Amino acid sequence: MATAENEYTLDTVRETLVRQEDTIVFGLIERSKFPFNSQTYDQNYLQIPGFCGSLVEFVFTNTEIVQAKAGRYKNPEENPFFPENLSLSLVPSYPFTKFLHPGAASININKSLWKMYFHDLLPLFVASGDDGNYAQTAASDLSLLQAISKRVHYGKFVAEVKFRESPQDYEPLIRSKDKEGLMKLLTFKSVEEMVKKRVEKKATLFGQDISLNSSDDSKGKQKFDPSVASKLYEKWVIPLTKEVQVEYLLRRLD
Ligand SMILES: O=C(O)C(=O)C[C@]1(C(=O)O)C=C[C@@H](O)C=C1
Repeated sequence: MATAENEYTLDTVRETLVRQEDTIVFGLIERSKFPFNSQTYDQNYLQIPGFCGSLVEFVFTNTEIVQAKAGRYKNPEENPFFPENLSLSLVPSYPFTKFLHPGAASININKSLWKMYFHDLLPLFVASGDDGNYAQTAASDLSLLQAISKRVHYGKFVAEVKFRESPQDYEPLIRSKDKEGLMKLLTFKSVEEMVKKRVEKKATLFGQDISLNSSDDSKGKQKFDPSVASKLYEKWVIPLTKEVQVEYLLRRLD
């Protein structure tokens, strides 16, 4: 159901971020089922007439084309990785609440997320090797990257809530383009610590092999190293969500 304008509060946007953690943790577990599968990312692997790029780029661009036609990017929470290829939605439009300032539409940091994901994150948690499942590998990269992107760009909603709660604190910093001051004002270190701990706990629990004999659960093998989830949040998800908040606030009075 749509969120009404007055339903966005710091508590409700934080609840949304908490729910998104589940999707990201499951996405990590799903991707870790496959080895690295380097052909998926090799620019020379595909020979498709009219397409130049890797298999993962092929899967992303074509999936986004279909999803754009089906209306995905009409929702202000969604940001495409290849906006340059997209055509308009072909489905009846839905009246999404116009909660964000129009400047929000110009913020899309998916190119940085793309680099971070393939260069830094994947090598941290995926086993080396090749099992031939390149399309499935690309599909799991897509759903995980979409989940990370949605989380990071949700910073726009978090920033709007914070701005509306105390415009008197934000306005002078925005007018003087004080990025450092904005960063300081929107930061809650204790919340960040909680987020990292919770994500690691979720990764531990969701990644456990479940046995019907409950005393065996804690001895179960882990599907995935839970510290990768908290590292992902500490090094990238939280800092980039904050970067999106600063970028959004800088445009807030335009
Ligand atoms: O909860 C907030 O206030 C947020 O801005 C989100 C978030 C995060 O990314 O988890 C980012 C900055 C804050 O320091 C705390 C947490």
